Amino acid sequence: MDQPTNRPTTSPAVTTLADPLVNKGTAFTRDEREALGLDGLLPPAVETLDEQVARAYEAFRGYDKPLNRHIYLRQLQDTNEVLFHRLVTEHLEELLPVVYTPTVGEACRRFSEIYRRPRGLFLTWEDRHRFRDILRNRPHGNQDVDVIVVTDGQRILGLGDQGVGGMGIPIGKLSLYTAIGGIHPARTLPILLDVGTDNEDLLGNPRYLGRRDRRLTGAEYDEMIEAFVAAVEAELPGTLLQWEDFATAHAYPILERYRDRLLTFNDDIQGTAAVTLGALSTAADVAGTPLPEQRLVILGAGSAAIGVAGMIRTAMVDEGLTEDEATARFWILDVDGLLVSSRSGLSPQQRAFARDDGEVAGWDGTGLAEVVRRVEPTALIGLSTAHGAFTEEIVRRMAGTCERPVIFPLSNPTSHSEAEPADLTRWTDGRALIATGSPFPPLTVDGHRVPVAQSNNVYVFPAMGLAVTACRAARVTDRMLVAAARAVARCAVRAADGVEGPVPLLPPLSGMRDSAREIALAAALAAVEDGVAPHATQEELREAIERAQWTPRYAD
Ligand SMILES: NC(=O)C1=CN([C@@H]2O[C@H](COP(=O)(O)OP(=O)(O)OC[C@H]3O[C@@H](n4cnc5c(N)ncnc54)[C@H](OP(=O)(O)O)[C@@H]3O)[C@@H](O)[C@H]2O)C=CC1
Ligand SMILES: CC(=O)C(=O)O
Ligand SMILES: [Mg+2]
Repeated sequence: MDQPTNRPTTSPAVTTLADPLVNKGTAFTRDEREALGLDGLLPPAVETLDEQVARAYEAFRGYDKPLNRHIYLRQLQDTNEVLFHRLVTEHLEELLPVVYTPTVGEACRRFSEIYRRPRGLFLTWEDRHRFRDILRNRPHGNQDVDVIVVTDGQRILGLGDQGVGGMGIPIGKLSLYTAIGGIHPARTLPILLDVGTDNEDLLGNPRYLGRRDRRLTGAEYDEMIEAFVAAVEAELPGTLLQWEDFATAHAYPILERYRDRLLTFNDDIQGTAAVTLGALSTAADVAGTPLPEQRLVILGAGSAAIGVAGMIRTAMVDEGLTEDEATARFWILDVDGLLVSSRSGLSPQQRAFARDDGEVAGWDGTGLAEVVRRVEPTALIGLSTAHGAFTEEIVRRMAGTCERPVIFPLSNPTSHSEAEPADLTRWTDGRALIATGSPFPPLTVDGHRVPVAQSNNVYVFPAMGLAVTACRAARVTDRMLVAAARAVARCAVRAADGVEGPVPLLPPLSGMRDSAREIALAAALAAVEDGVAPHATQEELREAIERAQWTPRYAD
């Protein structure tokens, strides 16, 4: 008998079942089974999509460990995209922590061990002259792409360099572009730029699936990025290119280099900023301290923190402060303490927020505890990856000088959060206005069960994808992101209407698809006003957004 070969041996029917975009599994009707040659290849029962969702949900619940649930969902996604996205959409609040932070962090760390099937594209330095050809190899090469999420795996959540394992993040983010924003799954493309890794554990791990080399740096790294961008421009013009989880040293330069050249944004800098401004605006209203009067201490001075500070400063200027007055409302710290002018090695973006050295003369150091003691902040934001950095002493001190302290430990995943919401509530006698980066269980405040707002860029990026797809924007402008932030806050206020007890700082996750349309509309209007999208009225944009938001259901 002939030995098996590398040539495909499957029939067209099996190819249909193996294509997650057309496979309906047990939902193929009898007529479809006959027409497609599927008779006998499926169990006899014909299920509705709802029945499949119920069965898949039971199977999901049958796994105890979050990582196993994640693996199950990824397999479902690779088997039947409509079913996967319907399941995620219907159980968004419960599934978000599994598809996304914190479990996706674990999935990235263990990428090589749990690897099952390919998804997206892996681009390496050696292939840099062939990127355009490789883009044509994309799984749905006959489709245009609306959104690419790309990472080089160097700063995966707060977990550092995960090399090729970083691919879990673009895959996770794009599944939310679809489940929330309604971007058709065939028109999404996750990409991992494998520029090597400096993670010794990965380099020494025989199972590691990435390039077993140190990271490219300097001119070679820049050449790789330029080759990638040029290939995207040539092969997929008009696609939204989202940069994700790049180390800060690369994140800002890349954004600055390309933001005026193509449709692109950095989610960690700009998406995070927009959702945080949204949550802070709601918190400022609740606290009765208008945004321009807030005094903000930010722990962390990486791309996320500086992006957040920049956008809040812009909003303060919109609300009447001068640029200098607004800048003076921020105290930003990194691992070496407060950013002050005399420090060397600060980036231009960090330097813009550095305090005068004279201010700290006589201080007992510039660590967080001392800064909080001296500044008496009204808002404390963590984007530092430093687990537990908001200690009881620091939080109690802050609560001693501020009636409604705004405290946002935003680092991901959960294991890197600067504080636990339950502790913050206890240490402030329930007065803290809290938002976290990863999900936490609800709190009990004054006898009310209060969900913990998740100030995560997931409130923004799916809506941004929907906006630019619907309004055909050519660029992502800062005003589009600020408009998105304002819309996030408006959605929160609307959702709070009639809610008993403490006001939620962000709209409920369960209503994210609806919120995404509102946020997208605000961003699309700003795109038109900024002249980066064709003229359209508000009503036309609203209709375009409704049309563009794909709902997971089977084609007839
Ligand atoms: N909620 C959300 O939507 C988002 C959350 N994040 C989270 O924010 C965190 C930071 O991201 P990003 O800015 O890109 O990462 P970076 O690594 O670029 O920044 C981390 C910053 O925190 C500082 N830092 C590290 N340890 C400490 C410490 N013990 N005390 C004070 N400062 C410290 C670092 O200082 P130094 O440079 O001197 O080491 C650096 O300035 C991550 O955990 C990420 O998951 C990011 C994007 C979105
Ligand atoms: C949420 C996100 O983008 C991050 O933590 O990096
Ligand atoms: Mg990120």
